[in-house]
Amino acid sequence: MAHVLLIDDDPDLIAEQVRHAFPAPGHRVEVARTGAAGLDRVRDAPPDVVLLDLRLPDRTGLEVYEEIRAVDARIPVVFVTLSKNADAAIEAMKRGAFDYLFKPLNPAQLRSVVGEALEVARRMREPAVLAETLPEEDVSGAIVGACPAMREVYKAIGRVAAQDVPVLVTGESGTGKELVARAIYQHGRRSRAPFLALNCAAIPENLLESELFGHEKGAFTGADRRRIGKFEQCSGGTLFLDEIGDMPLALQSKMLRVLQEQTFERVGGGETIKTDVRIISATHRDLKAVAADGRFRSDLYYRLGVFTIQLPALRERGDDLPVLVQHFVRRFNRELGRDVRDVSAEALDRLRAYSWPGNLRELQSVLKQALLGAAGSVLLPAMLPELATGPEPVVGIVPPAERSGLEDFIRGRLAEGTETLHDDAHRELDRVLLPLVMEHTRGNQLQAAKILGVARQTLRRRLRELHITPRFTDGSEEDSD
Ligand SMILES: Nc1ncnc2c1ncn2[C@@H]1O[C@H](COP(=O)(O)OP(=O)(O)OP(=O)(O)O)[C@@H](O)[C@H]1O
Repeated sequence: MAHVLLIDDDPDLIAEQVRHAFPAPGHRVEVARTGAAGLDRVRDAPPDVVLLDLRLPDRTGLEVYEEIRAVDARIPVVFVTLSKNADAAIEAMKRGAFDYLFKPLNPAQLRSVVGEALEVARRMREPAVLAETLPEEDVSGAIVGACPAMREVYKAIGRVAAQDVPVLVTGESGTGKELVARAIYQHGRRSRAPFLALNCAAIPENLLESELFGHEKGAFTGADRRRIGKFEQCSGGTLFLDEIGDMPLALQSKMLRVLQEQTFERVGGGETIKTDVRIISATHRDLKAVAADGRFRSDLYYRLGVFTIQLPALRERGDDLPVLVQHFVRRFNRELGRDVRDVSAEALDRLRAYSWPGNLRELQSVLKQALLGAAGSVLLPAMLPELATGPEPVVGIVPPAERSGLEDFIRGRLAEGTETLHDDAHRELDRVLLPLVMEHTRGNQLQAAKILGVARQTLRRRLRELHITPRFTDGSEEDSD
């Protein structure tokens, strides 16, 4: 259960908004009215995220923030303040605060900023243990597998984690690069400091520079106040740069300088800022080849890849497949309320025969789909979705947790240039929303339509248009209500 602590002397309205955005039973929202009471709570039971008012009756929000950091620097702190106090909020970000929100709170911003902070907290805390055999107690987020190539990966993590050098993690999409980055962080010297992540492919070029390095007020149209970037915010910690191979050339020289000198300037600013960040980067591309093509600076490639960990594709992991299947089945049993205890030999053969272009992420998706349609305690081949086709064989329920955010999607489309963004964004939203609601109603369309507040025909049409064809317990593709 995610734990949010709100420290605010006048918390009633905000607490209600936070509880509404992050409801029980998945979340617990606790309130403290003074800095001292808040700090007591932090010491007793460190929350996943703190929402902190800048003005408190007994001391300033910044003082409380510094004390929270002294207790545990990993707790993401989001300041809540009146917009006239923006300068203090920016100062807090310079010292490593996660973000700030202005009162009165905008519900969408609240959900997005605190949601992101909870995700950051999860990344830091969820153990990415190295499990060579399947753990008795299932640990979600654990690295599973003991094939020779994975053993090499574990050795490499062990060797490099404590050395505080940059690490480049490569491997096809869905092979577990982020999981490995978290394992390096958790076993590294900076494990008590923050771990922030940024996907370079999901953010348009002009925004990426300011996400990384920040900007000064007036640096470009729309820059109405100073912004602190990840390099400044994360000083002392570890920054995970996913899809580094997609970083625009123009930004790469600035990156190189941070790696060489640990200094940079905010966009539109003259002040040279010193930082101390460990960089773990990842890419599904062959960065050496991209560098040879001139699309990635070779000097940056050599700096980032001082130590490289290459993750094997799932099809190269031999006997890890059954172990991974068992691991995910166990996890999805719990998540979906199923009780599948065995996977039949024929079903396993079918899984073995497939080439898994989407790797572990695709395996998860296939098993989730199979479990949604499973009746009884054995997983049979008939419960598996079609696996024979090309690179995108899985039609149906895509696990929502594995999807990139709607915001990333919109930013990506804006960067590409589009004239159909409204339709595209609604379609993307439905791709997340409809499977979730259908999962909630166990495939009952009538009930799902009622929850959504749309006619059943509309829901059917939308499911058809989006090729969402969940299978249900009787093996059919539609419910019969
Ligand atoms: N060895 C493993 N054992 C158990 N789960 C794993 C393993 N490797 C990956 N996973 C799970 O598979 C999913 C995909 O992993 P992850 O996001 O780390 O892949 P990635 O290589 O970073 O993907 P992408 O390139 O698409 O960003 C995650 O849910 C992760 O927890």
